[in-house]
Amino acid sequence: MTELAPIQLDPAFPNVWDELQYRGSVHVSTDPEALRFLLGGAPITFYCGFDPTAPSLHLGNLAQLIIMRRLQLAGHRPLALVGGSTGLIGDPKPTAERQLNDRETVAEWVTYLGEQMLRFLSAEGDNPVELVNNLDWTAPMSTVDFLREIGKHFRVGTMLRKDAVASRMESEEGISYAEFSYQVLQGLDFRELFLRYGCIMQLGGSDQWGNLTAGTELIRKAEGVHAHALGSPLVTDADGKKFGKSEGNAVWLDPQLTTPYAMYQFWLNQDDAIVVQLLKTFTFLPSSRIEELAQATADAPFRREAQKELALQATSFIHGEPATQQAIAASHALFGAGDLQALGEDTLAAAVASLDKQATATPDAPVLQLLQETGLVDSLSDARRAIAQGGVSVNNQRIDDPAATLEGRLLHGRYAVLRRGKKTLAGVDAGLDAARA
Ligand SMILES: N[C@@H](Cc1ccc(O)cc1)C(=O)O
Repeated sequence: MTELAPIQLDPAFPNVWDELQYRGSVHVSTDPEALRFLLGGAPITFYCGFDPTAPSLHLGNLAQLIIMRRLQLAGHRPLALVGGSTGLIGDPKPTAERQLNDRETVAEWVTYLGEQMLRFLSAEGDNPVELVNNLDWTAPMSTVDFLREIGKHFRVGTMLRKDAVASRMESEEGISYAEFSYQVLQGLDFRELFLRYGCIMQLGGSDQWGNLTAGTELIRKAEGVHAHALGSPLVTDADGKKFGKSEGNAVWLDPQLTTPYAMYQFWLNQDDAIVVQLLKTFTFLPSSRIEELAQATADAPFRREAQKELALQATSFIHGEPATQQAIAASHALFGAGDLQALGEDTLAAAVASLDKQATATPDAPVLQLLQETGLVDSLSDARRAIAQGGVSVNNQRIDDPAATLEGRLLHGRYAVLRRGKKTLAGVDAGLDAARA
């Protein structure tokens, strides 16, 4: 088993800017030379913001959080902003107007996101993370002040040319005045954080470029200062789709929404074509180790060394080592020689639920029938044959009696993993019916 990489910068890069370049974390920036100089020098204060559009952050946000952490490791001070006000307005998407969420929900999500961000950044030392909420300075501001102090610096022509606004202007639906004004709010945040904390850099996904430069422009006009923006590339999967999002479903950082087991499996199943880039983006492994794993992927892709290392490092960073070790144990128990009985209930439940073939049952259901219900066999006679050949097990115990039931075989009183042959698995949950009865 490989060791967990310490959360530190790669000594091969004395300037964190060069490490960010190596990792492919910079897609666009205000001024690469100035930023290299700035980030290689005395500590600066920078910020990155997230809107409370869901109860949890997701993997796309994690890419930003990791860049924040790297900059923090280089001595710079992160401000983690949660958009208590911007979350009430909605950053325009290129496709359609957002549905407004009610204020109570947004306020609740602000709390969750704040707590979550703090888990990934350090609160220690000379440059501890500080959590800020833009509702604190937006709520007390009057409309007249907003238009006079801030709005006066914005040109409508420039605002209309921002990507998301431009595509919405072309759409039939158009764009509301509220969403159109979003960039002004984000610009106002940057200026406020400049005034309060001397913050001179904002980080965001490359889709945030318009909003980031709204801030640098405002600071230049209102304060006569050159502030900076860094846009990181949007992480995409092997098909070029937004990473960790399938059918509108994200991979969430909250273990209640995406279990550590599912998270571990997600990393483990990544394509050879993108695994090296993912190691760069999502781990603290040094470049020397990443190059080794790139070589291993080229030489012996079937061993999936890079994927295993990625899954271990990334899941541990997100959920900690004990939860990750449980997820690994569950993977071994399902797909290797590991022991199902040793798994904790939550891990086992997540592992069972992850299997493609599923059934719910009563705690005394016949195995024969479950084989058919889960689709492990086509017919009952098929099921009988499989048992007679010694090819069926429940929770890794071979079944010899065709009349066997789940009784006495369930784990944690409700779970069973049915196996046919070596590799075909189905999950059975006998807890739901039992609860109903
Ligand atoms: N607009 C950002 C969130 C954000 C909000 C306010 C800010 O000041 C900065 C960033 C997003 O949608 O991801």
